[in-house]
Order: sequence, then C-alpha cells, then structure tokens
Amino acid sequence: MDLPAHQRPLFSDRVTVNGAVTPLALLADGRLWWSEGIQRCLSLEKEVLGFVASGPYIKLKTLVEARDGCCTTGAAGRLVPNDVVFKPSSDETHRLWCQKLREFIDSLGRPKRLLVFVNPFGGKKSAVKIFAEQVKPLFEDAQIQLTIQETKHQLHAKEVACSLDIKKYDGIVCVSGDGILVEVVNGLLQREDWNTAIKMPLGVVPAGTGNGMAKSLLDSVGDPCAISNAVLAIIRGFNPFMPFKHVIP
Ligand SMILES: Nc1ncnc2c1ncn2[C@@H]1O[C@H](COP(=O)(O)OP(=O)(O)OP(=O)(O)O)[C@@H](O)[C@H]1O
Repeated sequence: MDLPAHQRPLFSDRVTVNGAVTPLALLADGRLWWSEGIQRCLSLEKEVLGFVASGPYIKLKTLVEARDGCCTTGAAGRLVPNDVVFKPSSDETHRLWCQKLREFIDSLGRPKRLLVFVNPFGGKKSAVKIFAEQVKPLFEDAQIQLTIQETKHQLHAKEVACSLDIKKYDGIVCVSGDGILVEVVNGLLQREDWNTAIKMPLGVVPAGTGNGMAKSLLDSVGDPCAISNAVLAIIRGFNPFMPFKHVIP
C-alpha cells in the first residue's frame, strides 16, 4: 500500500544514537523517526531549532515539552532543551543529512535577522539576565542573527522604531513587558512609511511585570506563558498560527 505523500521518507540511513544502531528516517512532512528501544519522533518544524555538525556527529538542537509531571492535563507544557546527537553511517550520508536538514529548515521561512529590545528596568529588572541565559542561546541555536538594543531611557524603543532601517530586519522582538512593545508600535506608526513599517512581525518575550500581551498571545495557541514557549513561537514566526504575527492583526 502506498504511503500518503507527507509520510514518505525524503531520506533514511542507519545511524548510531546513544551507542545503538537504528534506522533514522526524515519524512516529507519534516518528522524524524528512529528507535531507542521505543519509537522516537521529532518534528523539525515544531521542535528543532537548528543543528550543528561536529566531526562525525550531528547534534539536533531541540525544544520539547517537559514531561516532569506524573499526570497529564492535556494542556501544552513548558519547553525544555533536549538535544539529540546521532552519527550517520558514512561521510557521504553525513553530508546528505546536513544538506537535507538545512534544506528543510530553510524551507520553513523562519526569520534570519531580528532586532531585539531588552529593557533592563522592566519587571523585576531581570530582562538582561533572562535574555543572556534563556533567550540568546535559543536564537543562536536557530542561527538567527541578532541586533541587540538595551533601552537606555523611557521612549528609547519608540525613537529607535521611528528611525530604524526596516529592510535590515525580519522582525522586532521585545524582551520586556507590554510598555516597550507599545513604544515600538507607536514608533512604527509615527513613521512616514508607517503603512509598510507596521507590517513588520513583532514578538514579545515576557520579562516585565504584567506581561499581558505575551500571556494572551501564548494563551491563544494553548501555550503557557514561559520564556522558552515565547522564543520558539518567534523562531517559528512565519507560521500564521503562531503569536509572532498576531501582535498586529
Ligand atoms: N533604561 C531605562 N530606564 C528607565 N525606564 C526605562 C528604561 N528603558 C525602558 N524604560 C521604561 O520602562 C517602562 C516599563 O517597561 P516594560 O513594559 O518593559 O516593563 P513593565 O512595566 O514592568 O511590564 P508590564 O508593562 O508588562 O507591566 C517602559 O515604559 C519604558 O519606557
């Protein structure tokens, strides 16, 4: 019986994962299937930030739902890194894995260059630490080029949004509360080219006091208001069902 198109393998190989040899298949829908005693599956689109080739190995940088509770509520959970390292069967399949993974991830239309505002004075004044420890490493895993702007005073984000070269970025991210996001929107709306500028995708990583916008955007897709969930939504930003694009209706 023929498999549906999305379940057909794009590529498969006998690889080594955690010392055990297993078939690993990349399906047309971007799922990776292999066995480690139990069947394992990873979605390149939903769970993989990027990958790194190191010697004969390939490391998939992932964010997956934490399964630390004894009961499942049905609600989506907090995301945690859980990298998967595998060794392809030969130099040639190593090269092909890198090529296929790169092609699939590139086909997802994820942002490549982001302007990131970090407000050191928002909320508990921990945005700089949150950014350095929890946000930047995930964007780096996704190989997104960042331009970082710490806000130096009130309305600084608005001034920058008012005059920045929008062609340089695929989106703007605020590691802050709602205040900086509002400043950015107001800055974009005050530009002569506001009609184009306001279409810039905007994202918010909760690092303020109320974080109302981050909460409601993540809630609208059934996610908890957690840093990792917000960052993954931004990395996957060009999926129309994710919050990154929904800041501006
Ligand atoms: N360097 C700075 N010094 C003083 N104020 C700043 C600085 N940078 C930004 N601000 C101001 O901080 C204000 C609050 O920012 P933000 O929204 O990030 O946090 P919050 O008010 O704690 O969170 P929320 O809006 O979610 O309740 C903004 O209005 C902004 O103008």
